Amino acid sequence: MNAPLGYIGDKPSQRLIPVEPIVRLEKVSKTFPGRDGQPVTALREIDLAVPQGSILGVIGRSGAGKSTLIRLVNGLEKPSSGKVIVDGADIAALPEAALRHARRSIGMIFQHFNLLSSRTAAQNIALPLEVAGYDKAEIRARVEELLALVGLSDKRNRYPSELSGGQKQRVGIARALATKPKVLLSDEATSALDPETTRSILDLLARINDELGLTILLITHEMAVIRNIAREVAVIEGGRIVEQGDVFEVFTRPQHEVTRSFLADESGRALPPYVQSRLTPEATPGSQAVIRIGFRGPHATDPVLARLARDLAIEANILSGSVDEIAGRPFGTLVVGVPEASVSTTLDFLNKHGLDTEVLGYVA
Ligand SMILES: Nc1ncnc2c1ncn2[C@@H]1O[C@H](COP(=O)(O)OP(=O)(O)OP(=O)(O)O)[C@@H](O)[C@H]1O
Repeated sequence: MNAPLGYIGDKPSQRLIPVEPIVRLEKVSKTFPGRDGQPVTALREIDLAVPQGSILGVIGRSGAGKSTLIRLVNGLEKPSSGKVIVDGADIAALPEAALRHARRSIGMIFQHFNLLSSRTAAQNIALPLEVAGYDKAEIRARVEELLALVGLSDKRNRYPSELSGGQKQRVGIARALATKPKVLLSDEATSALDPETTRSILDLLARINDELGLTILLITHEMAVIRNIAREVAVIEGGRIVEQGDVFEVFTRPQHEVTRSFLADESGRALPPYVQSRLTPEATPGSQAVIRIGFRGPHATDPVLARLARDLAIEANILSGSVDEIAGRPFGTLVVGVPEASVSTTLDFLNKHGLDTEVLGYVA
């Protein structure tokens, strides 16, 4: 078999030339007719490219336009203007029969799993294969393969009501993969699951991405989902993408207020209530400046406060802090108080050591 154009081998590292993104939105807007005659614009001029083999997360608050975006990608909605290209095809321009065919290369998983309660796990997974007209022997073999992939071979004859939430989502994932799609769309797929089960489902998705090279586009309102699995993130607010890029970059140096608000609850970034309630924007005589310090990559574990005390005799009070991992890279946050008179010396020192700083305010 010939290799696809642009490749000399199977691995991404062997690519000769950049490959077309598998999903591309070009200046996509979507307006719905509102109930009271006032049109509702759900998406405005969205440009988004999902590279083949990547995991791209779209995060946004309720009503930001996430579901509309995903419904445009699988052709359930048509854009009011702009283009949605999936695997080279302009989805909105496809006639019904061609759209049905194109949908086989798009798998989808849902928050509430959407399994048929009258069918067993195996029968749910078999459904898209039956619809696509596979013969019985092919279906049996493929279903077994998929059950093994998601770790549910021993649950093949169980009905959804006999499965846990995590197991139901595994069935949902197996069903979505049945017709060997090129893209998997995930619509809040872990929002109904507890943190531990969420983690195991995200691990499964990461493994599928790695082993099968499947591209994943996921929408979520949960930071934890993005930071655990995505490599690229787009932040959506009011139907616009307000920030977009590498997950580590966006989350360690957020530019937009919405991105900051998603990060505000993260451990180490939140101020203790007793500091928050006393924080003022202006310094007063004898007050302490509250500084947030961000440690990225190799600086994440630097003993910088010890050096501050040793080299400049400035003593900083630690107010909160953590060292965590974002997209597999260490990132530390420390909130400290330093005497107001030492602020500029402290900031110079910290910045010289490659650390990010932000003065949050002052406490008397
Ligand atoms: N079919 C529709 N008719 C009218 N308005 C709609 C329709 N679908 C979505 N909207 C509106 O478009 C905006 C974006 O909705 P959307 O469901 O895409 O947001 P979301 O980010 O997925 O929110 P949530 O997380 O709450 O599901 C909202 O103001 C919503 O009311």
